[in-house]
Amino acid sequence: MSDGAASPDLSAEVEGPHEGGFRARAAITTERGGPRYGEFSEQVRTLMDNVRYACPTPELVDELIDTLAEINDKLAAARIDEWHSPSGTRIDLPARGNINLPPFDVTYLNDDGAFATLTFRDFHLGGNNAAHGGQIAVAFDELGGYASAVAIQGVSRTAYLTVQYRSITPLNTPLQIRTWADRIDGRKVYVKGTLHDGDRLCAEMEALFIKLNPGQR
Ligand SMILES: CCCCCCCC/C=C\CCCCCCCC(=O)SCCNC(=O)CCNC(=O)[C@H](O)C(C)(C)COP(=O)(O)OP(=O)(O)OC[C@H]1O[C@@H](n2cnc3c(N)ncnc32)[C@H](O)[C@@H]1OP(=O)(O)O
Repeated sequence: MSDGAASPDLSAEVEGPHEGGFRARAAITTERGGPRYGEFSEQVRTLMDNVRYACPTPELVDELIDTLAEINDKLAAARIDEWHSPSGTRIDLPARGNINLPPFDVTYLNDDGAFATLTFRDFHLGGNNAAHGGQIAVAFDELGGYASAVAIQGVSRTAYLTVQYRSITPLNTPLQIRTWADRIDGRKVYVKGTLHDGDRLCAEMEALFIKLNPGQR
């Protein structure tokens, strides 16, 4: 490991019983990456927002390439495996610290399913100031996975996921996303979801998640 990488948390709890290539229990952390990791993630999101909307001069592009190459060298030296990175495990941060997801904050996660406040950013632009449909599916897959996880108390993978786009989903607006397990049939978890902008329904989701067998990748 390079100087730039923090020591991984290799506690038994985090390492957990893991079966095959997929861990039966996701690591839950609040300290990896340190107290400013959330601020760092937000800078990355802002970078992507600005890249989406900027029209830099060729000179500025030259300058930015050098700056970004320097940043990438530092981050590459701090890379670690997916199980021990802060991204995806920092449950105290929006979207578990995963900048690949639209940032969301979970309000509840229980037998009723999951409810979160979620905001699509400039970099989630589809067109005409509205969110990209694929990004809406990403949000439903993530929160649908939460509803499935609590329903079966285990890990599942998405077999299918369909989205009905009912009205325009705005960017930079706190939205309400809800998912719940509608029915369980053996390993099959049928999950439904809704995305609202206040009273207005933006999209609906129906998905099938399959509980993984022990050792299944
Ligand atoms: C306060 C905050 C706290 C935070 C805490 C967080 C905790 C939350 C924890 C974690 C959250 C994680 C959230 C992330 C979620 C993201 C999930 C993804 O994106 S997964 C990637 C995309 N999906 C794939 O890559 C799958 C690829 N496909 C497969 O691997 C297989 O096809 C799989 C596993 C889906 C099924 O394969 P088989 O071999 O295990 O099972 P077979 O026998 O084929 O199917 C089982 C039953 O399901 C039906 N089935 C399977 N696929 C179907 C389909 N597409 N349509 C309809 N039925 C299907 C079959 O007909 C069968 O039914 P019959 O038992 O016979 O009745």
